[in-house]
Amino acid sequence: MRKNYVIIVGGGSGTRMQSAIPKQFMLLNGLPVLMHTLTAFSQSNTRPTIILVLNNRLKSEWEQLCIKYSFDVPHIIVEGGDTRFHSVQNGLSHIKQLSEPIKPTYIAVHDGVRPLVSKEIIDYGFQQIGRHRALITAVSSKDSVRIKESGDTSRAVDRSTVFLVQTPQFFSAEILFEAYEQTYSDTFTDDASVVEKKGYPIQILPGDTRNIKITFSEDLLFAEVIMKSLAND
Ligand SMILES: Nc1ccn([C@@H]2O[C@H](COP(=O)(O)OP(=O)(O)OP(=O)(O)O)[C@@H](O)[C@H]2O)c(=O)n1
Ligand SMILES: C[C@](O)(CO)[C@H](O)COP(=O)(O)O
Repeated sequence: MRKNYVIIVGGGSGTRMQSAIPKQFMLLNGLPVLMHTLTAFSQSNTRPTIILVLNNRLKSEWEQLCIKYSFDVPHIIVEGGDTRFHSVQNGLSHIKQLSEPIKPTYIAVHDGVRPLVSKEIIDYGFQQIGRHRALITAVSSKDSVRIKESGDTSRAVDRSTVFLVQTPQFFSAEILFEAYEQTYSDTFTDDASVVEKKGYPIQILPGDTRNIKITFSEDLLFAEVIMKSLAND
């Protein structure tokens, strides 16, 4: 018997998108981005308990959208924080409070604005996390890679040693709880960087180049095209 959760972070303000509508609520193929994301987890075989982190000011708008789109995927809403780190921290505090003392417990953390995550990646990550305690999904660079050096110069690096990190990221609950007790640092760009700071090694699972993060307005167009191609697969 094990317990699985996913914390879906949707507490950001989408400054790079520069849109009046929060990007997590923008329509992708006729449905708000976040609904695609929650649906992917609810349709996985693992079906983790979904904790959705949202800013309080967006909560009632989200509830209206759920009614409008007859969206009935079960989820628990938790208040967002000032940064992604603080939003995840709030999600973890909620899980701690819920805790049924079930062990082992596994927690995935996923960006609400990665709506194209596949059921296969979700299930594979939850399956593999039983053997490793910190697992992330990542893809290789299809471009050549260079590191900036001091001054105007740069240096080529072997791209097989570099990965572009995605979510979901999967963890044993106890190490994620411990890691998120640390004081915030702006080097914490994802959950792996928080857990790594505590000294835990991070394993990499193959991600999917189609699992893009909606960051800029053109990403919604790319996502529409990817969705169409996935539907034709
Ligand atoms: N305080 C924050 C900041 C970010 N996020 C979430 O973390 C994910 C990845 O962040 P990003 O793409 O950077 O989203 P925003 O912070 O909304 O965008 P921007 O950086 O352009 O403002 C998003 O699902 C976002 O909602 C969050 O839950 N709480
Ligand atoms: C967590 C993440 O999506 C992994 O690639 C990424 O680090 C989020 O970065 P952002 O600057 O908050 O968009």
